[in-house]
Amino acid sequence: MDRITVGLEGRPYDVLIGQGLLAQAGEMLAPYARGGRLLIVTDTQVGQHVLPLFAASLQQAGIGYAAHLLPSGEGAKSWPELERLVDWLLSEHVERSDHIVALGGGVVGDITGFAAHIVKRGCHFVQVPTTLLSQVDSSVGGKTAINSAAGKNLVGAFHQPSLVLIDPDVLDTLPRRELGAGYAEVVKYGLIDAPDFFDWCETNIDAFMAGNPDARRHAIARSVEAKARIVAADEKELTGTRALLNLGHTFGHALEAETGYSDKLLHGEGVAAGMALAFRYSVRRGHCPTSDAERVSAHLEKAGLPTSLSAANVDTSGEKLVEHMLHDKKKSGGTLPFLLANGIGKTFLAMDVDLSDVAAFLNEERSR
Ligand SMILES: NC(=O)c1ccc[n+]([C@@H]2O[C@H](COP(=O)([O-])OP(=O)(O)OC[C@H]3O[C@@H](n4cnc5c(N)ncnc54)[C@H](O)[C@@H]3O)[C@@H](O)[C@H]2O)c1
Ligand SMILES: O=C(O)C(=O)C[C@@H](O)[C@H](O)[C@H](O)COP(=O)(O)O
Ligand SMILES: [Zn+2]
Repeated sequence: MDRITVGLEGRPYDVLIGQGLLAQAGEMLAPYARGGRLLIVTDTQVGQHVLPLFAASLQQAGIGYAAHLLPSGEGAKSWPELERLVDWLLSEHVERSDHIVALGGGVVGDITGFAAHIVKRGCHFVQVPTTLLSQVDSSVGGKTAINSAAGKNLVGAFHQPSLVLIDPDVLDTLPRRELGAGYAEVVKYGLIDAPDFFDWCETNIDAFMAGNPDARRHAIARSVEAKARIVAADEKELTGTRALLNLGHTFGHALEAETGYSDKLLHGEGVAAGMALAFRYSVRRGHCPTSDAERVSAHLEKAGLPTSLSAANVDTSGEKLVEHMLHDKKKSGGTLPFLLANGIGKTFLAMDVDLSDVAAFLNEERSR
C-alpha cells in the first residue's frame, strides 16, 4: 500500500492507495464511525457497481450505514441536489464530529465535501474515490463546489477531507470514456512541471488503458504526489502555485458551460481540449515550440480525447467562449491570468493575456 501525506501545516491527512483496499475499508473507517454507523453519499451508478463491496466490508467490521444516492453525472452538482443532500444529512441527525463518506467520482466528492462544510457549520468527510479522475485529482486538495447558472464550481469552499482511500481495482467497472476523461488530468501533471512523467505516459498509455496494475498504480501515485505537493504549498490558491493545477481549465470550463454540463463533454474531455488549446495559444504567442503542442495533442488523441473545438462538440464564437471565461475564479482586479506553457513540463501563469486576442484565436480554431 502507498501512503502519501498531504502536508498541510497542523492538519496533515493521508491518501492511502492499494489494490483491494475497498475490502478493508470497514476496518480502516471504524475509528470514523460514531456509534458504529456511517453516513455515505454516493450516486446511482456507484450504488450499483461499488457500494455492495463497500457495504460488505463495513458489515464485516460491524459498522452500520445509511446511504444517500445522488443522480449520476455532472447535473448533480446543483442547488436542488445540495438542498436534498443537506436535508438528508439533517434527517439522519448528522453531528459536527461525524465523518461523512463520499463514495464516488468527482461529482459525489465535490458536492459531499461542500455539504459537509456547510451543514451544522462544518462536519468532517472522508473521500473514497471511484473514478480515475477522482483518484488522481478531485479527492485530494479540498476544493468542493456545486455549479451555478453562471458557471462551473462557482459556489463552494475549501474543505479538506480527513482521509482518502483509493482502490485502483474499482476502475475495472468504469466505462472506457470515463477512464479517458480521468486520464486527461493524469497527463496534466506531466505537462505542468514533470516532462519525465509525460514521457512515461507516452510509453505506458496502452498498458494503463488495458488496466495493467503496475501502470495504474504508478499513474495514480505519481499524480497524487504531485497534487499533494502543490496543495501543501498553496492550499487556497493564493500564491499562483496551485493555479498551475488549472492548466486547460479556463478554456475547458468555457467549453463545459457551452455544452451545458452534459454528456456532450465530460469535465476531463473539456480539460483535454483546453490543454491542447492552451498549448496552441502558447505557440501563437511565441512561448512554445510547435512540436511540443503537436506532441500534446497527439497523446491526448491517442487516449481518445478531444483536442479541438469541433471534437469537443463546440461550435460558437470566440467572443461567447471568452464571456464564459469572465466567470473564472482566477480573475482578479479585471485581469484573467492564463496557464500557458514554454513547452512540455514548463507551464506558467501569464498575467498579460489580451482577451480579444483569445477570442480571435478561438475564432481561428473553429475551422480546425
Ligand atoms: N475538487 C477538485 O479538485 C476537482 C478536480 C477535478 C475535477 N473535479 C470535478 O469532478 C467532476 C468530474 O468527476 P468524475 O470524472 O469522477 O465524474 P463523475 O463523478 O460524474 O463520475 C463519472 C461517471 O462514472 C460513474 N462511476 C463512478 N465510479 C464508477 C465505477 N467505479 N464504476 C462504474 N461507474 C462509475 C458515475 O456514476 C458517473 O456516471 C467534475 O464536476 C469536476 O469539476 C473536481
Ligand atoms: O485542485 C485544483 O486546484 C484544481 O484546479 C484541479 C482541477 O482539476 C479541478 O477541476 C478544479 O475543481 C478546478 O478548480 P476551479 O477553481 O477552476 O473550479
Ligand atoms: Zn479538473
